[in-house]
This record gives sequence, structure tokens and C-alpha cells, in this order.
Amino acid sequence: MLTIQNLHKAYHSQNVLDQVSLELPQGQVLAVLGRSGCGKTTLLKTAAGLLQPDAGSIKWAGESMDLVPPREREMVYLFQEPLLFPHLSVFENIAYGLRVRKVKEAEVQQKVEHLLQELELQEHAQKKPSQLSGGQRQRVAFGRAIIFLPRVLLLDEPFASLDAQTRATMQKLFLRLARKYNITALFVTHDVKEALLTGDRFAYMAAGKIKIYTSREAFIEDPATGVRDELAFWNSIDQKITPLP
Ligand SMILES: Nc1ncnc2c1ncn2[C@@H]1O[C@H](COP(=O)(O)OP(=O)(O)OP(=O)(O)O)[C@@H](O)[C@H]1O
Repeated sequence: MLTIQNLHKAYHSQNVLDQVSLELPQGQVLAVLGRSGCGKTTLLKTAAGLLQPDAGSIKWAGESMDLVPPREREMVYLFQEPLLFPHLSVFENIAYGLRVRKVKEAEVQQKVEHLLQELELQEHAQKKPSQLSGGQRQRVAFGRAIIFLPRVLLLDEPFASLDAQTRATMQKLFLRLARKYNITALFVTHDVKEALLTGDRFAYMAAGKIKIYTSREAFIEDPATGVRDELAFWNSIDQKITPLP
């Protein structure tokens, strides 16, 4: 269980995280919907240990992570734009987390090859990141993040820069692997449909405050989230599309 309690962070006089608290059981995905600038990235970076909060605490299985450095926290932050080592192949980018943990070569080969298959990247294993498409690069970054099964995956609008079709493929891939590997994730997005698709649980963030919902229905029904209005809009578009004769 990930437990975040009363996290607070301010820049000058602006409260960017305002008493943020949440609980996330292992193997669940919390979709956090929020408009640009609401503090989503600050929340994820603070959870990963990349930013220090002014107050509050982060725990995993009851153990405080507050003094644990980012590398040992095993809460991996996945950037909007995939950050890959440009000089390493796809294989070595994915293997990186195992190499720094001094995992034996045979196990590295077996694990990376298996994940390359899952990510449908086998034929690109020896390419460098510059030789890949945006969607392929994002898949490599995802593989690199999950290869050692971190405690928590922190996803920051991971598919925002992809075209609609690639984005839909990536969302399905994420869901399949999240189920298969029992991934615990905070998935932040400004996209209503993406939040509904990826989340087991739902939250809405605005001006540094987070609201956690007890059910999908409560999330949809709350007028503050704008989810119902957006779903109504898409339904009205669907009804306007008349089938071809
Ligand atoms: N280093 C900083 N110094 C001052 N203000 C900052 C700093 N980092 C973030 N902020 C401010 O904090 C607020 C929240 O930023 P954050 O990056 O968390 O937003 P976000 O919800 O992730 O937005 P987006 O979806 O646009 O990435 C913004 O108003 C931003 O200007």
C-alpha cells in the first residue's frame, strides 16, 4: 500500500501541493485527472523523491520513504517525453536497471528478451533511440521502468505526445501489462477518457488539492471534474454520425 499523508509544497506564496493525502493498495492504478498547472507533476516528482516536500510523508507498506533516496525508493517516475540513453541500444536501455543491480547475464538476457516480446520491440532490439518512432520510444521507457518491477510506477501524461491511434494502442498495452505484473501506479492525465480507461480508482486535482472518489460513478457524477459534460459531448457527436447507405 502506498500512503501519502498531508503533502505540502509551495513555490513563493503559491501552494502547489495543498495537504495532499491518498492511499493506493498494491496492484491498483489511481488515475489522477487534472488541468494543466494543477500540481500533478509536482505530486509525482515528490513521490519519486526527485523533489522535497515542505511537509507531509510518503510511506510504502507502512515504512517511511521520506529519507530514502530516489534510486532506492523504487518509485519510478516516467516522464512525458521518454528519457532514454541515446548511445545505448533498445536492449541495453531496457537492461539498464538490471545491470546496475548486478543481475547475472543469463537472467538479464532472459528477462529483457521476454519484455521485448511483450512490448513488440524484438525487431528493434539493436536500434538506438534516435532510430525509433515516438510510440516505440515510449514503449522502451516503459520497459525500462518495469523491468525490475518497482513498488510504484509514476506516469506523467505518458502518452500525451502520441497520435490518437498510437495512444490507444499504448493505453491497451499499459492495461495488459499493469494487470499481468500487478503494477501499482499513479497515472496522471488531463484526458478524461484516458483516466476512465486506465484507472481502478479515481482522483481529481485542482489548485494543488486532490479529491479521491469512492467509485467510478462518483468520479463521473462530480460536476467539478467535467467528466459527465465531456462524455455527453462525445455521445452527442456519436449520434450526429449517420451510417453510410
Ligand atoms: N520550480 C518551480 N518554481 C516555481 N513554480 C513552479 C515550479 N515548478 C512548478 N511550479 C508551478 O507549480 C504549479 C504546478 O506545476 P506542475 O508542473 O506540478 O503542474 P502540472 O499539473 O503537472 O501541469 P502540466 O499538466 O501543465 O504539466 C504551476 O503553476 C507551476 O508554474
